[in-house]
Amino acid sequence: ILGGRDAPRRPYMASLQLNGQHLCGGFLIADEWVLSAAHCLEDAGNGTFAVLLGARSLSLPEPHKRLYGVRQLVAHPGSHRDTNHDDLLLVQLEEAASLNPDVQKLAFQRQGRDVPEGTLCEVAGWGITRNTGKRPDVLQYVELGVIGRAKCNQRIHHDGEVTEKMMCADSKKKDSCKGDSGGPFVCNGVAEAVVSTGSRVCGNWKKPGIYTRTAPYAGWIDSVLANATS
Ligand SMILES: NCc1cccc(Nc2n[nH]c3ncnc(Nc4cccc(O)c4)c23)c1
Repeated sequence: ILGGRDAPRRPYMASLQLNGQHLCGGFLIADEWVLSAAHCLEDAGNGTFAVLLGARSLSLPEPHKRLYGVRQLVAHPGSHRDTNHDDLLLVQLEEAASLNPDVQKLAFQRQGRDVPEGTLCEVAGWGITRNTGKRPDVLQYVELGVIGRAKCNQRIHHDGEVTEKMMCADSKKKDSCKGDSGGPFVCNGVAEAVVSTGSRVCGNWKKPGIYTRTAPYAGWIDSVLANATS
């Protein structure tokens, strides 16, 4: 997160870790499921994934911090390494998370209407806080205004790349960045979208952040959760 600050408790936040290191954000949508971004699998090789819940600091001991093993990873079938389409990943935990004040589910938007332009939303994560690649220990958050799709698709911005299954937010100074992918884009207490890598650029007003909307994928999410065994 560029231009943010230490976050207050965000009990739905997950750190998707690879070989013990923070890789991507995510958020708890069911007792044993975290929603994240498919691009997070790109440089995984045959490393070991785990999900950290109940954390604000990645390093310090905290009352309800707990690392969960991963039972399965389900990338959306339409996701590809070289496009932003369908950039969603469902992560099944080895066991149901035990809920407490620091570990809670977050509802995601299921209705299709776009979030109105100008709405102030929030994104949190342990992604880099400077273009030099500085990584934070404490969860960061920032408030960002929604940019309408028509404006975001102008040539100077994302030139027609933003589909109706995506949305955009301001990126002038404050922005999501490397390591924030998969985290929730929260408007009025509901996850409206998931951080997508987009053009990888961070903090440049010409390249608004691109976020994968959850509503178009509610059916896919429900079907994966319904068909999985515990
Ligand atoms: N704001 C959009 C957004 C959301 C989520 C991730 C991303 N960026 C990235 N996702 N993956 C990446 N791998 C390498 N570099 C990356 N961005 C980067 C790194 C250093 C300086 C800088 O200005 C940008 C990214 C960008």
